[in-house]
Amino acid sequence: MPPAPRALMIQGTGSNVGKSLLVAGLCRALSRRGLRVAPFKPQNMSNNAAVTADGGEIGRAQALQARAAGRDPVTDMNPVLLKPESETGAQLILQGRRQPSQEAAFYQANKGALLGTVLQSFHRLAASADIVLIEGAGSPAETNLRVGDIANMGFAQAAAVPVVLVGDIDRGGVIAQIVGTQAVLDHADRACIAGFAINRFRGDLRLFDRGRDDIAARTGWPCFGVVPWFDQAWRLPAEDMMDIASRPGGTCKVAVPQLPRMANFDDLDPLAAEPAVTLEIVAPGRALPGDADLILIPGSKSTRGDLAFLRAQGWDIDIQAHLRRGGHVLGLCGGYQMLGQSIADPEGLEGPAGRDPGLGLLQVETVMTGDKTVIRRHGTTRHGGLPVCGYEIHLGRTEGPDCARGWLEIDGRSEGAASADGRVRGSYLHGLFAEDAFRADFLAGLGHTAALNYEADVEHTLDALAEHLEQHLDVDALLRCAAPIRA
Ligand SMILES: NC(=O)CC[C@H](N)C(=O)O
Repeated sequence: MPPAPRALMIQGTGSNVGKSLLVAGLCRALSRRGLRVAPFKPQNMSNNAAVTADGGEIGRAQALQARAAGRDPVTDMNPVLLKPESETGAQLILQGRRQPSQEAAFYQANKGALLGTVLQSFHRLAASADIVLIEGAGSPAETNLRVGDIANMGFAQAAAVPVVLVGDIDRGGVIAQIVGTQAVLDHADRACIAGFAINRFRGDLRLFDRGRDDIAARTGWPCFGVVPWFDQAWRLPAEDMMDIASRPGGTCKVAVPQLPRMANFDDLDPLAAEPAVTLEIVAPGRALPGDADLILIPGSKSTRGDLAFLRAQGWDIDIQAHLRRGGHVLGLCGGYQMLGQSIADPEGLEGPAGRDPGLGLLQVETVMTGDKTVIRRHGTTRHGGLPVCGYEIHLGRTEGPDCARGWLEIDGRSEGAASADGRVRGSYLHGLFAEDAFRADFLAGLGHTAALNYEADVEHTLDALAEHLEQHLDVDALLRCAAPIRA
């Protein structure tokens, strides 16, 4: 009989300490050691989702981790996904499928009921793995969220999984992060923790030896390693809004207005990694740059809300000026919807019911409908027949005269829309820039040359990350500490 699958959970002392990246790196490191690895995150909050082969949604970080583990993403890897729509409400995705939107307070009171579903996914996933690497969410130190928790210690206890606590030294206070987390956990939660690790160290590692030993002495936990800052992290698809950053590069300037409910911004990753491209994420309060080649309006979880925000920044005026100067505009998904004449949401699916005028740059109209399209797509460009791959994830349906100038062909039908002069384009297809030939052709249309092999670059970065972790984490000790999963 094969040995029982094992599991280990990585929790952080706060959000954005680099848990996702560590899990991705460990997925690759352990699969390079010949293990069948499955990533798992009980509960995720993100608007950056990936589409699975069966048309479900999971957090993008789990999709990257699955890739690092050499397997196709499945919805069981992230059974609960919360997609924020407003400051207080979110769309709930359960085992990949959309549920009615939830107010945060309602979710907090009822999340415990989802534990059974979470454990069901976990056990199903474990059946095809030697080891399941689990990522927590936020921090177990948020004691106000502990009752009914399914994301951190609530899960670790229910599934009897040992936890490694990760602190982020780059943000400062890492000794207090770890010692303080121990101080606020109750006895049973504390007992789940097998040791700690420090992430994002910059400089001479030896300088932290005493800090590391002090944490170990105060907590009684062993240290699994101090991981230096991984310079190439930006080359991997990011999940968190906090990780979207401008990227210096060549003379092709792509400007992206930073919308509060931006969704599926992995469209930007291959552009950012392209040497010719300078990606400028324009923060609220600043004008869109006058020297941009392309203004790219990304997807949005809340198209009408983000469009109102875009107007409040005066970015609609900047876009007009950019077009008068001969610039190009591309809208993807929510951004495409904004470019049209109007966006109607009669049932109030994304916010208050109603209809708003769009930017009026494409002759198309959008209506939000209840049945959500979530699907992977393969197609070609209408001119040149270049392959494009990607996914759609939206409620809206968009139609109008400019769809006659659709610039992609998917499943025998035309996709997208363009203005008569071709300088304003929109499409529902996310992820299309990952295809090298398409990206090269698109950039050539802007007068620039592409040079990157994107997929190979991601693979290379994952390998480099795995080597980095093998060097700085005690991976053997982590494997010894992973516990057999109880049936
Ligand atoms: N991914 C997106 O940009 C979604 C667009 C829009 N919110 C819709 O659901 O139709």
